[in-house]
Amino acid sequence: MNTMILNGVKKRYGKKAVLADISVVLKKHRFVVLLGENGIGKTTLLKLCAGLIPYDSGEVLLNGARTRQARAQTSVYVSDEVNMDPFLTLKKAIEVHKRMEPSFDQDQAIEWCNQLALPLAEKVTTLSTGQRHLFSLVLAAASSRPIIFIDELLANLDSAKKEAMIALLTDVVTDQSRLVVMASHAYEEVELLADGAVFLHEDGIEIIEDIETWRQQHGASLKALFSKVGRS
Ligand SMILES: Nc1ncnc2c1ncn2[C@@H]1O[C@H](COP(=O)(O)OP(=O)(O)OP(=O)(O)O)[C@@H](O)[C@H]1O
Repeated sequence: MNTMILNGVKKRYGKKAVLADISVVLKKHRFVVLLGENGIGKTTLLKLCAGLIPYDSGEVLLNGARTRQARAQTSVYVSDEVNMDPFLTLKKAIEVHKRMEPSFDQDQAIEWCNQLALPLAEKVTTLSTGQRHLFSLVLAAASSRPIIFIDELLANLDSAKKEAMIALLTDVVTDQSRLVVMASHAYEEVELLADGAVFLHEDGIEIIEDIETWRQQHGASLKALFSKVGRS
């Protein structure tokens, strides 16, 4: 299984402390949903884990990788930010990924695009926002990196795109070699996929190791849990 360990991580933007002494150990999960109210620091947490931004103190380990560069090579971060040349066709963008990462699964990426009706011959710039989010997820899923951080991609998708994205995520989660950590406010959509949950709130962090057991014990959904713990 993949591991994500944070020990006493602190992060400030200027004078503003965003993450204060965050510690988390994820060792047995495949899909962890990261919850918390707007502005609490979910994006910051995902980006610093993925090595995209620095943190001030503490330590972050992804499968034992400690340095920013090593963590960036162990993980992929997907968000609504465009991180590809918008004037490439989807097919070309896939080829570029294959060149940059030889173990990238080009055939699988093309198959997913076909399944999701993403137009391989069109330029990235012609995609709708929802299609672009789906394509970003396809590129992340076809990467061989074991840990995928997803930052709220389900927002603003119509129900067909949402279903397509959940289907793709289900494919990724079924592959037991992956750990997906996804920040989302769409609890209902990801509830069935998630085997763990992490709540960020003003007083720190709370981990639900096993959502299924929690549900049985409390007879409540993730949404109920969030309203209780996360003050949504
Ligand atoms: N580059 C930055 N410079 C200064 N402040 C920042 C920067 N990025 C984020 N912040 C601040 O840090 C806090 C946490 O932001 P972050 O985007 O991590 O929260 P979030 O939980 O992902 O929010 P949301 O649910 O709205 O996406 C916010 O107050 C935000 O304004």
